[in-house]
Amino acid sequence: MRQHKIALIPGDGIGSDVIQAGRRVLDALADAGGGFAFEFESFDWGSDRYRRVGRMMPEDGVDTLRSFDAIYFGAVGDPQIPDHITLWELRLAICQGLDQYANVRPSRLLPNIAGPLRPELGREIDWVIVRENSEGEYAGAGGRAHRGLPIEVGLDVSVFTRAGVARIARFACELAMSRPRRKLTVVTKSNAQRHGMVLWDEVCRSVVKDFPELDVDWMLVDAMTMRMVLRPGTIDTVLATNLHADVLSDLASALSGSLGIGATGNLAPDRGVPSMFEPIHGSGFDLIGKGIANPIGAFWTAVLMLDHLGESAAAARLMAAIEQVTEEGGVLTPDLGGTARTDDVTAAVIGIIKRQNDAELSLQRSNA
Ligand SMILES: NC(=O)c1ccc[n+]([C@@H]2O[C@H](COP(=O)([O-])OP(=O)(O)OC[C@H]3O[C@@H](n4cnc5c(N)ncnc54)[C@H](O)[C@@H]3O)[C@@H](O)[C@H]2O)c1
Ligand SMILES: O=C(O)C[C@@H](O)C(=O)O
Ligand SMILES: [K+]
Ligand SMILES: [Mn+2]
Repeated sequence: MRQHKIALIPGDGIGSDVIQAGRRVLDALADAGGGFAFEFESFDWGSDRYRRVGRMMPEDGVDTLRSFDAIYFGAVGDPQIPDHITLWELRLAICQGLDQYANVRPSRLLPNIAGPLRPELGREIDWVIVRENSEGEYAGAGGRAHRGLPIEVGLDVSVFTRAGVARIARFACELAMSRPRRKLTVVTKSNAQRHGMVLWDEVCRSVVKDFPELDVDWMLVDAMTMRMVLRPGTIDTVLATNLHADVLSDLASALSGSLGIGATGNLAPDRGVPSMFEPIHGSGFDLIGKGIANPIGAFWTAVLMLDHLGESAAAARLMAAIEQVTEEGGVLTPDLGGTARTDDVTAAVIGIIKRQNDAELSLQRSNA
């Protein structure tokens, strides 16, 4: 029996609703006899802990995570605590602390989901956005001075390094080459940002030379939003900076029907440390306590995690169950136009996994 040791960090708001739902789905997959089991350990890190003890996670939190095979994360963010504190002390502390430099965000219109684009355009969405996840606009360099005075100043300095750009560019090229269309769009803003973004361009240009079979094009980020809306079928794999990809991936998720669908892996490609998997959405202030958060983003995230753990059969089985639920259309949360609750969608996915397992078992019995 293969054992996977998973750290659960539900975090804040709807993060804990969807991670609880995801855990139930993962347990159902393990019970369905795929030859693996999960050992979950749950951490109460987040804003309630911050209120109690003044820290989002313990000082040695990142080290505690090192012994796990993967981290399954919900969201951070609390209406009463400044967003930059919650984000920097939890999500960014983990991603940067473990150097999970490659953030991967797939998007596609799931069966029978309308999305806001005309149907023939919506159907063309099949993208994976690669977000640089360790530096750029999120380097944290900067400061404040002369607080409260008329001469007050606030600085956020983007940091692009040759090593940081080269490794994410190589990662994106390899990922694009593994997909049928072998197509990469590099997103930039080097017309306005004339130092770091120009280095980004130069390093990306030199890395893509090592992939002669890759079809590469370049877009300024503003025009990229236009292309995603008007010509979605011309896009496959996208490489963008930390901030640009953050923005583009919310757009991608919305164009696929809802922010509640988008999934992410924060990958440490060198495999010495765990990667962290989370839905792309936040803690959903407007949905806290309502029980109607869409869990599909967290389920799709679980698919990415299963693939990463080498459980590709279970990953495919879960993706098929998600697609069957959207295809049938009767059990969808309000963001997708339905009236179902988080628990209903979870029960529907688990029901499909169980029925599929029962059917396989009875087939095995009748063959024996
Ligand atoms: N990685 C993260 O943990 C992460 C990501 C984004 C935002 N945040 C934080 O979350 C807080 C709220 O930020 P925000 O409002 O900009 O983003 P958000 O993703 O929480 O919500 C934006 C909108 O999308 C909807 N939405 C999000 N997830 C949904 C789901 N699963 N089902 C249905 N609808 C869903 C919300 O109801 C809301 O209307 C902030 O503190 C922010 O910093 C954290
Ligand atoms: O930008 C962030 O890191 C927070 C959030 O918007 C996310 O996409 O994870
Ligand atoms: K999240
Ligand atoms: Mn985001």
